[in-house]
Amino acid sequence: MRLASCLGKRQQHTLRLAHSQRDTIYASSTAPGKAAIAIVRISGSDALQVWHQMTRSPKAHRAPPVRPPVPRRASLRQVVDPVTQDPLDEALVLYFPRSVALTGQDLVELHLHGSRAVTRAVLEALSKLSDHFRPAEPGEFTQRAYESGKMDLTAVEGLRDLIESETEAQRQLALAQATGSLHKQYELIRQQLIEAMALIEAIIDFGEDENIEDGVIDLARAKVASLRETLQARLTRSRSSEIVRQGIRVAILGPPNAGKSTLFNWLVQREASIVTAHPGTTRDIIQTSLDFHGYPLVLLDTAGLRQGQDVHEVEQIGITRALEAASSADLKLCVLPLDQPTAIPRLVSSSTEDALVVFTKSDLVDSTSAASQVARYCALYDIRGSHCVVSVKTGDGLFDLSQFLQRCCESRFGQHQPEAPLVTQARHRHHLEDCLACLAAFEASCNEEGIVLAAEELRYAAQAIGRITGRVEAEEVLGQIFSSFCIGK
Ligand SMILES: Nc1nc2c(ncn2[C@@H]2O[C@H](COP(=O)(O)OP(=O)(O)OP(=O)(O)O)[C@@H](O)[C@H]2O)c(=O)[nH]1
Ligand SMILES: [Mg+2]
Repeated sequence: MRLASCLGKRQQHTLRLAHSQRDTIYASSTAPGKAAIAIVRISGSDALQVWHQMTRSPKAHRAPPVRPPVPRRASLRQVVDPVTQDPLDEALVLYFPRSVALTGQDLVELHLHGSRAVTRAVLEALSKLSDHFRPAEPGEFTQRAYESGKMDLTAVEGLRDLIESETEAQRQLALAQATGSLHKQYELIRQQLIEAMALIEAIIDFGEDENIEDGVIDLARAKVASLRETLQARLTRSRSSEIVRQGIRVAILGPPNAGKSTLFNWLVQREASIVTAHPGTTRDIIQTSLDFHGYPLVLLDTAGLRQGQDVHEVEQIGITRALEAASSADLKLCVLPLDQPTAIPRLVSSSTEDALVVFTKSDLVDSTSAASQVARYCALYDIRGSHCVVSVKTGDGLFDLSQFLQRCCESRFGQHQPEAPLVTQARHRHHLEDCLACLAAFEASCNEEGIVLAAEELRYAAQAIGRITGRVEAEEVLGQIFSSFCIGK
């Protein structure tokens, strides 16, 4: 019988890991193309072979020293082909022993001249070293860091987001996570759960003896109740971090011909959406991403909204899509023209904090009629929140609109909340919700009869938290996370 079929799933996984960990992996860690420097990384137990067999003193007339490299100190070396000894480049070489390397294995970095030909030649030369050398899979360096316990799953996700961050708000959020802000918080929660578990286990083990004081069960329940309330509140508040990570969806809505596409084009600073004098020009959703003062906005231009017998099929589909965009938007810009009184479905109520009303075409009316038109609209649509009056044609009011939008992003999605976010992606929310469900089940069954069941619920709750950081078996999520990395990271 083959060995693999004798082993359980978990043992097979460990065996696979052990095999792949034996390989020494290499990859270019910098983007392909011309640059001043290209970095090739080598990680694994044979990484030092690169120093001995592929580098030598740049003073070629001297015999190559057999001394090992000084850890964490850059040395200028000639990089050569290990078989032919032909020079390939001159590079700075860095060596990190496994005690300090992020991968938990010996790591060598070659800082080469950033040309495609040099990188290609060096990667080819590396493949000649031994059978244990092989190109790295995407995210494999980071996977080794995780497997050696140097990073937890939330830090891995933070690092991936940091590499992908495009705006200032995304960078700040990802950096905090990559450097352990989430990990610390979840460890604290796990500790609190373990404390409650210890109390319950003590009651189960020694409950019938005299040693356990009265009120221990109440103490455990109080601890769990307070933890559940805190987690529930933080789960609700953490929504803004998830939105920043994915992009803040801003839908531009309003009646036909109001100037929605004109405003959309001004915000994205290009003719992304078609503008004509004919009502009903925009039929579908036009979507563009932009970095708005550090906030990642996903801006949506939509079809004009109207009701009536004469709305034909194509227009109706556009309206349905616009309403869907409105319901999934994090922020709505409701555009109403000042030059003509327009009746639209009552979806624009700026009494909610996620809607901003923009009165457009102010250049077409004098200031008195603009004021009375604004007052009319406010009464008609119960607009009690903030509004702006603009003309995209003359530029009037656009600075105020931009400032207002920026303040709105800052107050709703800025990272100035007193606490660090607990949830930055759907995976965290999913496990946190599981944890809360287990805590609720604990509270329901935590009495003298149900205490064993209650203890089990607490264990599940701790496991749910452990799945977020990767402290318990989380194999099913590992592949998904690491495969979204680039090669060389
Ligand atoms: N005078 C003036 N005209 C404007 C202003 N904004 C838009 N317009 C004009 O209004 C007309 C309609 O503009 P659009 O941006 O296409 O309006 P829309 O709301 O996208 O219209 P639909 O796509 O049909 O729903 C165009 O002729 C624009 O040039 C403005 O501030 N002042
Ligand atoms: Mg339009």
